[in-house]
Amino acid sequence: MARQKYTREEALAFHLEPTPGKWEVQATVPMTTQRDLSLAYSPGVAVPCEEIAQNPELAYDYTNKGNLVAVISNGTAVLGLGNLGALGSKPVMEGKSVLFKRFADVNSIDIELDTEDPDAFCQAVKLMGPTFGGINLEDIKAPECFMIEQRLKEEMDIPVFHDDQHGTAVICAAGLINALHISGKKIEDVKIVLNGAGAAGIACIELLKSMGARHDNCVVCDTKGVIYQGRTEGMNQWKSAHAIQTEARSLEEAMVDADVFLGVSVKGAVTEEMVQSMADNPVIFAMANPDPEITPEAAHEVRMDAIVATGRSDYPNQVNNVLGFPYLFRGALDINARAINDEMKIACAEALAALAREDVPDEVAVAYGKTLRFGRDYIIPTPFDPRLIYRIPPAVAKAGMDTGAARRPIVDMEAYEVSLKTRLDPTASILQGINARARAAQARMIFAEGDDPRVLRAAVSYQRSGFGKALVVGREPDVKAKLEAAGMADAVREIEVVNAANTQHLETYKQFLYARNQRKGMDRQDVHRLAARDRHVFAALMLAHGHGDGLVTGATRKSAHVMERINTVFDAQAKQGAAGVTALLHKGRIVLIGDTLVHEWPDEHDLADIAERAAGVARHLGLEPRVAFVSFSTFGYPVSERAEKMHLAPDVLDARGVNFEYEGEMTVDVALNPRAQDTYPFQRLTGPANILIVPARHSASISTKLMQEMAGATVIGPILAGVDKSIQICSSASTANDIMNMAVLAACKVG
Ligand SMILES: NC(=O)C1=CN([C@@H]2O[C@H](COP(=O)(O)OP(=O)(O)OC[C@H]3O[C@@H](n4cnc5c(N)ncnc54)[C@H](OP(=O)(O)O)[C@@H]3O)[C@@H](O)[C@H]2O)C=CC1
Ligand SMILES: CC(=O)C(=O)O
Ligand SMILES: [Mg+2]
Repeated sequence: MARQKYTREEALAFHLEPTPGKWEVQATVPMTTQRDLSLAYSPGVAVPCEEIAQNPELAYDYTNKGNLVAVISNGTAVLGLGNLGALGSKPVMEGKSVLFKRFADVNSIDIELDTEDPDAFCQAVKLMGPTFGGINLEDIKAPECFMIEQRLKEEMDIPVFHDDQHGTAVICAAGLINALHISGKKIEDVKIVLNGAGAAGIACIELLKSMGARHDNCVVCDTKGVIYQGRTEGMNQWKSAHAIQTEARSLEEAMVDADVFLGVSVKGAVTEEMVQSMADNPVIFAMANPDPEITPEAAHEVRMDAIVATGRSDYPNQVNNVLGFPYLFRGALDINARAINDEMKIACAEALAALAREDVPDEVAVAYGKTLRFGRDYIIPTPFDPRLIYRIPPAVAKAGMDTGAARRPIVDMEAYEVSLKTRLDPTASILQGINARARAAQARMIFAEGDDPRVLRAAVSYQRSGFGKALVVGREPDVKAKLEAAGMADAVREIEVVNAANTQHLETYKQFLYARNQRKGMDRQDVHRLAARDRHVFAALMLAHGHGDGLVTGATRKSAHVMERINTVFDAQAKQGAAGVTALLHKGRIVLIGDTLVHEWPDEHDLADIAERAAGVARHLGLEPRVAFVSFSTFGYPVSERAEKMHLAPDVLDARGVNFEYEGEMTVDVALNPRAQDTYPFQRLTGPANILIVPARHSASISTKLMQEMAGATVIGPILAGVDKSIQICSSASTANDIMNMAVLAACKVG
């Protein structure tokens, strides 16, 4: 699997844009009128305050406590980077917060406490207890983390969970159950070597021992080497509990004949020689972040029979607590749990292990751009597996209910699973799928406007993100200067700069262009000028001749101008069946609108064409198309000449016998709102429409831009559909990121 490359600049830009950091707060109630204010704030707010003061359990009903988790750190063990201090840990904690939201719809706030004193730390966290439904402790070094967690668990009545200990242990256990299954070994028999006796290490070995690993078979090492009975240097009570009688003193000696290596220490702690000395079918979990104890390549270099996992997302087998904490807390919050106990953790590990052994659904394969099957390279579910949200929390919740941790047990488990499915934002998985497909396609992408810094940044990101080769149309000195100005001087050597002066195909391009346009008023002079000097035409000619697989342009000129130029090379006009489709993503919904680019005033036949194009785009995005022809009237009322063509378009599709749902004409609320649809029981859509075909270009533009400006919807497109080559036209307001998204769409030939 390709390593994802990114530069320090890109990592910083990701955190800087569009606003500093990674999350913000949004209101869930209307806050518009005087009445809203009176209810949300004084005086209305007094009512729930009084109710809660009388019965604290009601905080789960009248406040956000029940779905709010604090991610709290003092920054003393930030990933494997060491003590970076409270503030230095904030990006990781903000990251954990957004992972909570993204994967399990848990609201989360990061809190960085500026103290290394366990007493002060505990005092601060304890005082915050009423605010939260749970506390996720993060990146606090051992041994203080053990004392802190123990004390807070005793003193607080909500789950307190140190993720680096138990999150890691749970995932490690899940992965190990499956890795041993594959290597045909039993946990009772295996020799386990653990490197790193801190937060993660101690918790991992304790959980494995509770699952059957034998004390005498487990060798634990730290910076001083093996923890043996009688050792005094660098010890504490948590390490002592795992000291064994052994002659081995170094990690190197311990590794001889080991069946399992678990690394939660630092980058590069394991050598190829150590791996070489392990037993048959060795299991190597090199979990240090951001860089593992040994890379999978290096381990496989010496041992092809090794089953290797790391904590990173860019290798197979990601053993990382991201697979645990979102779902453990989801399950715990949904029973208003008092704690996350061992039974809940083991239930989580077993559910994860079982899930990895099941058939992987197509949607996961789409998201990863490849088929996954239980085996050496797939021992643990992938973080983007959409089944996690409805398979893991029920197992955790049930274990919590069985062991008395639940304040409010779930009565209907089936209904609970259904409700979990609706928690994930479907638009996220659609975007994820497009990215994975683009990565698999490895398309050579032509970026026509190499004189624009946004386009250059997009081209560099496209290539560095591993999507394929970026071909930039421009003049080399100019591209170089602009990349240097953007702080990306070294990218000049990576991307390919193409222009009329450095191609050997100019003559072929000109002949092609002349043949197409000689009867449309172009002479050889015009053709030369266009082919050699117009970047849109030159780029389109490259694409037409297979000198690139997709084309992105339009960021520097109006789309009408760009379309005109593209049409000198391709048949991308209304009469040839081309159409523009824009995707609107908002509040977990995706709706396509057409035609946003090509037809200005379509008739009913054109509208039917647009619907067919849009249905094709929807299927490319993984959506089952449901088309609504929208207007200001619904099924003939009010009667209007203006709505006539919208009324007739479904008849045209009837005659064509297309294989998707469509209906009309109707207003937008009837199209999108199932309750409004109920008023028309004869209508044929089986659910809310996900494609709106609008009467004309002006209504398309007005509706998409209104959604963008007023609602803050994410707009993708217009996607140019119905042209036999993959061309995407950006808008002139595009950011580098928008342009890169259009390149990704072009790469997976959406349209
Ligand atoms: N994949 C995942 O999900 C997770 C990975 N981790 C990773 O595990 C590592 C440790 O994290 P955490 O437990 O929170 O940190 P701690 O600071 O609590 O513990 C670190 C431990 O590693 C030991 N150690 C450090 N360097 C070496 C070395 N060269 N050889 C042997 N032992 C060494 C330390 O030894 P000593 O006691 O002698 O100082 C200590 O026992 C980090 O890299 C972190 O990113 C952590 C959590 C989750
Ligand atoms: C993954 C994680 O929590 C860590 O590396 O610290
Ligand atoms: Mg951590």
